[in-house]
Amino acid sequence: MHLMQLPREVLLGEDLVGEVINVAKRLGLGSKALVLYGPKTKEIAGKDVERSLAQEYDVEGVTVKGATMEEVNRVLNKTRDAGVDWLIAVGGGSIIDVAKLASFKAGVPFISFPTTASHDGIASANASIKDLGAKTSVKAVPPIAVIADVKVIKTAPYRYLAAGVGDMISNLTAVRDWQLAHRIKGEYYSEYAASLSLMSAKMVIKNADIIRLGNEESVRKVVKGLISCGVAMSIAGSSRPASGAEHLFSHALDMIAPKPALHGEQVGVGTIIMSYLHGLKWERVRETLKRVGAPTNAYELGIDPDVIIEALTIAHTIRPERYTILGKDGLTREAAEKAAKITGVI
Ligand SMILES: NC(=O)C1=CN([C@@H]2O[C@H](COP(=O)(O)OP(=O)(O)OC[C@H]3O[C@@H](n4cnc5c(N)ncnc54)[C@H](OP(=O)(O)O)[C@@H]3O)[C@@H](O)[C@H]2O)C=CC1
Ligand SMILES: O=C(CO)COP(=O)(O)O
Ligand SMILES: [Zn+2]
Repeated sequence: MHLMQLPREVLLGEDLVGEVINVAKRLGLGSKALVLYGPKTKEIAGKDVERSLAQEYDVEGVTVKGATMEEVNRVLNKTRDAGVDWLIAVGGGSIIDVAKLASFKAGVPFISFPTTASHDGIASANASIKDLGAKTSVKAVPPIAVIADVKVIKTAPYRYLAAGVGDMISNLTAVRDWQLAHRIKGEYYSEYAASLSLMSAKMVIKNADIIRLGNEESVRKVVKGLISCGVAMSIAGSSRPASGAEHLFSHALDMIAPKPALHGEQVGVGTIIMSYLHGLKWERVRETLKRVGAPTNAYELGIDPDVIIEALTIAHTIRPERYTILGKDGLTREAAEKAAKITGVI
């Protein structure tokens, strides 16, 4: 059996803080709610959501400090101890992922209220959590609803929107890796999920100039694409359609870089290199990232070229069960250096 779980409601519009109560009522959510936010997103929209909900719900807030198992367990204990009926995550990918995994473990629903359009975990069913070693996603549940307030998301620096483009354009190489694994390893492959995922990548290539404007239309375009990526992952039953070798490179950077860049920025640069390795038109990927103002090289990522090379050579070790263009043995230092130089990444 193949179970596909999807959000029941997706709201995209302006001034949606007050809509949270209506969504909760329509979905018949219980009386005790827990609002998760980060130190910054508490001020951006978290407190407003909490205040609005307090009119009709018994509500508590919790500040989450990153996507770690420690934070998931802290939220989980709070949820169980206080008899919380549902969660709402007001924040970036990290806060949403903590809510996603805690809600899955507690068996209660959660609402996703994104404050950035920088990642495709907004509506997905998997959570990327750091636990001891690398951070790769584990199965959880999708949000019962997504409430994407364009005005709130627009408060984020433009850089976040450009990162969202990076996370979507990565589907080009992620799907290629998936096809490779299907042919070489006989891995399950869903043509439907792959097509949906590729559609988001093609849409950002087509709409790069509109996205670059950084206005409300740009936010809407990026958010819709990111939600579609989440749906593609739910159909696939894993992050396969949206995460291949370019993501392994980003996960490696998260492990070894003194100051990693945004997830979407790193996977965007990874996509340039992996497109080159796949024999795809890597120049087109770089051109799109340039057009939207996303980083395309080590300097713009703020990461030392040596760290980039090191990440390329260890990327294949991070999730060995997920076959990619990097193969079983990964890239040699020479091959990594050559690929990064040819593509202008270093
Ligand atoms: N589960 C999935 O399918 C996927 C998960 N991911 C994960 O998502 C994470 C990346 O998400 P991303 O959103 O890029 O980064 P983070 O959630 O880590 O947020 C980065 C920073 O941005 C701040 N921030 C959030 N919203 C705003 C805003 N409106 N204005 C100003 N600052 C803001 C956060 O504040 P604060 O400190 O308050 O939190 C935080 O300091 C990674 O952990 C990645 O692995 C990515 C793709 C898919
Ligand atoms: O970031 C993701 C998809 O964009 C999730 O990827 P991982 O499964 O590699 O964590
Ligand atoms: Zn991603």
